[in-house]
Amino acid sequence: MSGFTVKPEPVQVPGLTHLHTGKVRELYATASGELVMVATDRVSAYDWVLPTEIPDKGRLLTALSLWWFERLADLAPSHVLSDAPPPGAPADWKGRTLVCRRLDMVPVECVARGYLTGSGLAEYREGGAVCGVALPAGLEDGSRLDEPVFTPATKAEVGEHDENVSFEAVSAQVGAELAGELRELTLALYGRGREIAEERGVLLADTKFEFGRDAGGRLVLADEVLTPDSSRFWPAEGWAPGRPQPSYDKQIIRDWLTSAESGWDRAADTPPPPLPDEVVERTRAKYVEVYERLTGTPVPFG
Ligand SMILES: C[C@H](c1ccccc1)n1cc(-c2ncnc(N)c2C#N)cn1
Repeated sequence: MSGFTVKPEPVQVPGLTHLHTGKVRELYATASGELVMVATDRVSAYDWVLPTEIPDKGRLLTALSLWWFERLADLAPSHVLSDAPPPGAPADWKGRTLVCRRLDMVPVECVARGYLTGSGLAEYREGGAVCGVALPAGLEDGSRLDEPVFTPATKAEVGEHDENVSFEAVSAQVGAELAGELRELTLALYGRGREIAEERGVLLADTKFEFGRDAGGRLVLADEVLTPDSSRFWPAEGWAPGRPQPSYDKQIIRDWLTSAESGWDRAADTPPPPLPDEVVERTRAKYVEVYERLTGTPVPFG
């Protein structure tokens, strides 16, 4: 089992219909058919949504996503209409709410990898390839790939992992033309993100984009973009292939959860314990650090 220790009860807002509770986000619809994406302060680790929230995580990741949408706009239009919470929304939705165009979502997790780790590394170790793309021999955990690779996945059911699939499988699912567009756009967006992040001493190991099509059939960038929840960001100064790289935002939590101090046994499939205040504070500081290092600006709230 994994997922939620206690499934959260979504906030009900007059005029909004609650559609979906994700691990760390809530999705609503307005009466006029727009979508309202609300980022919470929930955090997940080892496939569990933890019982302790990280203050300001939702606002930090929403602000970062907006910052990236602006810098990707010449490559792909975004679904974002406004960052103003709808009338009647709770005051604490400010800064962590995006009102978005409702799109016809493409059922493919569009992942780009510039470095080998996670499920890509596991697949490579089994067969020397990821999503059917052969890679050179001798790569290790954290190896930089000569060229970024499009490694799509199918969306998993709640509590399951996305399944890596080949480009040919995506072509069979959505058609060869759209599959080609998804690959080209995913790699272009990744390349822009990697370039900007590296200028700031941050390695973008991999990231996941989601796309939808608007009424005109145009591909539109949806969901969140280039946040620590949709991407792996590594501090460049700590990069050393051959071992797991320190995750910018989750390492503190992972290290505590797997330490004797937590008393938690990941293999026992029991919910993780609450986080100590010190782990919460250090993790919040990491989210602030990622935001400020990438954007070059102080966090836009007190
Ligand atoms: C998985 C993700 C989700 C986000 C937030 C909270 C829970 C789930 N989601 C996004 C859509 C979606 N559907 C139609 N148009 C859109 N513009 C979007 C977006 N983004 C459906 N699901």
